[in-house]
Amino acid sequence: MRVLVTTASRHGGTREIGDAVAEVVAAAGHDVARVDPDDVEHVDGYDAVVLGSAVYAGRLAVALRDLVDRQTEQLAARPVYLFWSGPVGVPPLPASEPDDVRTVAERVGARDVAVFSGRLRREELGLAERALVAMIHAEEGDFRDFEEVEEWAGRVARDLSRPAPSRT
Ligand SMILES: Cc1cc2nc3c(=O)[nH]c(=O)nc-3n(C[C@H](O)[C@H](O)[C@H](O)COP(=O)(O)O)c2cc1C
Repeated sequence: MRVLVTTASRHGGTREIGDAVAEVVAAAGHDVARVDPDDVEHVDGYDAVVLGSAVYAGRLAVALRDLVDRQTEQLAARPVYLFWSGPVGVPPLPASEPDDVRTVAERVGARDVAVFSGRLRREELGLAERALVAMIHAEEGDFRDFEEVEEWAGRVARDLSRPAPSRT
């Protein structure tokens, strides 16, 4: 299957999660394309799509939401898997889900939704971002668990390899 893996990421942490997902799906024999959400004009050329996004201030990244707005029907017409990455620290906080993740998942009919812990490097943040991060008491560090990511990606790849149900 031709699979698009597209990830919205300001500081690269979520992009690297997307790279890990893409690697696993490609190793399972699928033809994987990595394209930034802003550069995805349409998804017609793909059999399935993995959408990934970092979370900022309780919402999925704008680039991901814009892509879903532009391509809602086309996304809903093919298998879509959604992951988001944001919570930092041990235990990962905030524990609450982004406000819009359920809506986005429903709009595209996501087959599965996963959350992965994120990475926060204060030196990469602008002033406004630093203030926001201080407000939510987010802990600095890399809390991404690539084993967990690869397990999920393996499940996605297997799901895509399953024969389509016959229409009788
Ligand atoms: C300004 C700012 C706001 C954030 N707000 C949230 C939030 O509301 N919920 C959350 O789970 N993570 C939040 N995070 C944590 C990020 O989602 C996390 O650091 C993520 O790994 C960043 O991904 P990126 O490197 O792809 O930008 C925030 C980070 C920043 C910089």
